[in-house]
Amino acid sequence: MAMSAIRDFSLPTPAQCSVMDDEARATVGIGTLMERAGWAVAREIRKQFRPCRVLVLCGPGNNGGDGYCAARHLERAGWPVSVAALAPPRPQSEAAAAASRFRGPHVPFTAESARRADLVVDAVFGAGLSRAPSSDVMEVLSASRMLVAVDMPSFIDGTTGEVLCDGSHDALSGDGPSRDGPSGDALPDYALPDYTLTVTFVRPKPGHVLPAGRRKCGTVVCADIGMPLSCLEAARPDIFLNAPGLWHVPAMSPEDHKYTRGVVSLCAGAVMPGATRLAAAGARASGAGLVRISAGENACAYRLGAPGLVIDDAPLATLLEDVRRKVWLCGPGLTGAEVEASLPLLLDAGRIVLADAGALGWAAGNPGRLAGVAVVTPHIGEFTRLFGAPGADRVCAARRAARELDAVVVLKGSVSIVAAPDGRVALNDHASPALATAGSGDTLAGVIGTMLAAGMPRWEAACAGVWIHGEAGRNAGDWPIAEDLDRCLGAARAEAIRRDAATVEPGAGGLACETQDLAVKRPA
Ligand SMILES: NC(=O)C1=CN([C@@H]2O[C@H](COP(=O)(O)OP(=O)(O)OC[C@H]3O[C@@H](n4cnc5c(N)ncnc54)[C@H](O)[C@@H]3O)[C@@H](O)[C@H]2O)[C@H](O)CC1
Ligand SMILES: [K+]
Repeated sequence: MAMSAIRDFSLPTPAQCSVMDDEARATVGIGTLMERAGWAVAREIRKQFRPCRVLVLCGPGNNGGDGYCAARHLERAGWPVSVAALAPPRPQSEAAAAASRFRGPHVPFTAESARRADLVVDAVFGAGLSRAPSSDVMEVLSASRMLVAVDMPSFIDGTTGEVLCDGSHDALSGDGPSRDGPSGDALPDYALPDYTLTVTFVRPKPGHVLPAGRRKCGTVVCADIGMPLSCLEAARPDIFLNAPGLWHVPAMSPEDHKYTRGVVSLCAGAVMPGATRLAAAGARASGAGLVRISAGENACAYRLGAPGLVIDDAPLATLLEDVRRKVWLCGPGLTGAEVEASLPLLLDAGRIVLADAGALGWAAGNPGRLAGVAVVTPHIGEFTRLFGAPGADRVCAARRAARELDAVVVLKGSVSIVAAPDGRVALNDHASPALATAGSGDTLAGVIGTMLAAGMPRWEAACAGVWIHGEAGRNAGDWPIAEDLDRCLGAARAEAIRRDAATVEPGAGGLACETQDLAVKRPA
């Protein structure tokens, strides 16, 4: 992966952060980074809140160390600060050194202490969170009126974004505890707290972007603490935030003709023409040079549609003689029988195929039927029927599926996951709940088809398609229907090109997170 992509878009997992820390130990030193991390937390708090009574909850590791440093900096700024330690730091550790420099009051690690504070800073566990925190920790956190997390809320898994809570794993992965677990077990007597602010360092982590972490973190600010880029590189991050610059969408050029822009072809069926037409419209509106529908004996029905579409009635085998028609969508609007009659022909002819909808249903329980396709775009139900239930770690499941199928897997959701067979994953949070409407997935298939037809490699094409579709959804007004997305897709593509061009190459090779747009805002 290019160094600029690692610098600007990577989302290192906690395991990769620990590799980064090992590298940093030999260069800048953890003590220095901890000091800067604590200072950054104090600075953000001073920026976003008025002076008030602060309680800093410190765990035994380096997350706690950051907390002691933040406490000292806030105290120096004249804020009333006390610290409650869950457990003392390991003797001779950097965290112990940081703890010894805080000379302010210590109070017991209790819910009562938390209730007395106006603002509670959670520096209990960060990247080192290895299991569900005890109910004692959870009770103190949930007694807090206002919470700021150091690096990550202490009950969010930084890799998966999942809520880790005693005995209530899956039941609590949503917005808060339901009263009964899956087996009817009584759940703990606390509500999962929401955070106002999370201050993380170097780069955001997958858990800041994925649900439920995303909902719990509040505003996420990523602070530059002077981590050398070489340390981040050594950690070999392979999960990225999906945004322009991670990929490059071709712009318009004076030399363009419709075949350089690219041809998108679609297989059409007899009974669900709407889905095929929505996918075709999405392909056209996102800039395909030419969109053709292969409708066979159903051609008449499709000829009543948009005048810019070309409707073919020749047999598919004949159409495949035209080598300019490289990219095909197969699945939107098709029955299993129609997929069976078309997909094998497309694959035998070596075409770049995006399989969606009917094609995914046709291969349910037998994903090998899709061998040879370039991209699949399942929602969670289709994914489960194809590859089995993904479990809590959807990134891992999507990556495994991509490797097994040797195809790019776009697992669609509020945060869509785009996984490549080589292990790269992009997380797309650039979307809108407005996209959760019938037909929106057909439009997405069309947009990705256009990116493939423009000559983009398949993972980049899928990432770009997902982002452009998300951007259109954000601009399509209130309660849009799928057709409304089309009028926003051209501007969305132009915005992707504009933002990509605006990506500045910093000469120093540093990780200047704060100067870039890395704040992941809480969804409205
Ligand atoms: N990478 C960076 O940029 C820097 C990050 N910093 C901060 O360091 C923490 C990670 O520190 P680490 O010591 O590795 O882990 P933690 O402090 O999160 O916790 C480790 C500690 O806690 C125990 N533990 C874990 N889970 C539980 C649990 N559920 N119950 C009880 N005990 C638990 C574990 O066994 C360890 O003893 C990172 O988040 C940043 O905040 C540095 O400041 C340097 C730069
Ligand atoms: K924390």
